[in-house]
Amino acid sequence: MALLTPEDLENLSMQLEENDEIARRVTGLDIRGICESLYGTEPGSEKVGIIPITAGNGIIGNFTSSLLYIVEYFGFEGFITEHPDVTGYYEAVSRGADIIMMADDHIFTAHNLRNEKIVSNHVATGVVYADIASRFQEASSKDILVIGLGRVGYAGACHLVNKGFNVYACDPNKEFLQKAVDELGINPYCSDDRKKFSMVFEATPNADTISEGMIEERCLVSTPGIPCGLPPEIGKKYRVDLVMEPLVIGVASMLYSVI
Ligand SMILES: NCCC[C@@H](N)C(=O)NCCCC[C@H](N)C(=O)O
Repeated sequence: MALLTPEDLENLSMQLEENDEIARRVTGLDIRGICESLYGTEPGSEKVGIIPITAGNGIIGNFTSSLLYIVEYFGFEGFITEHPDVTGYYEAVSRGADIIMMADDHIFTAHNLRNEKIVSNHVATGVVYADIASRFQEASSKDILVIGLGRVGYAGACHLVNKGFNVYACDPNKEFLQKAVDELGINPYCSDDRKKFSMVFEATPNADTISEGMIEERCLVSTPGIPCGLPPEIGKKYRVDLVMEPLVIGVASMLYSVI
């Protein structure tokens, strides 16, 4: 999994506004509306404790401050603990946090201490980005393409199968693909298939995973992937709408899924 860099998190408010506007235009809902519809929840007065974690590669500049911005944008009360790690955990609970958010290099989690709900960023991000792709109002059918079946892609594909979409998926890892075929009943897709899609959910850590043969004239690509899987020239040529940003939408999904 590629780790975020402080540069990824620059001008987060502009990235949020841009993606909110695109989401509203192509799905009819903004990010808040999509999360409310997805989980049937609305923020109450939950207090979110954000704990810096020094494990592994350590603290990522402006990661916790970005989380605080996102928590407050979506109407929660939040604070960043003064201390990291175990001391920070003790501080967050002592300060009355209802929800704890923290991340090491492998898992980024939100845990609601009151209702005991817990979620990983992988699952919450996969579900919300897949859901966004599936809400494309100009979609030509219920066919949807999922590129990447790792922890994020698999969660998104599972959500789309449960929503009743015709899910086609690909992954260079044949074991990942076979697992999704066996467990989710998805249709394996390879790029030399002639089939084109108007909805694409891309969940890989690679660039240029989307090729011309995959997409219809009007198409929505939804991806949390860094770098972006959609080549800019293809995006322009096919008038593709792209919902993509590094952190906000996945964190919003985490919060709405544990309240
Ligand atoms: N969609 C978001 C995915 C984030 C994930 N790829 C990552 O960089 N995780 C590492 C976060 C490390 C945070 C650090 N321990 C801190 O607390 O500052």
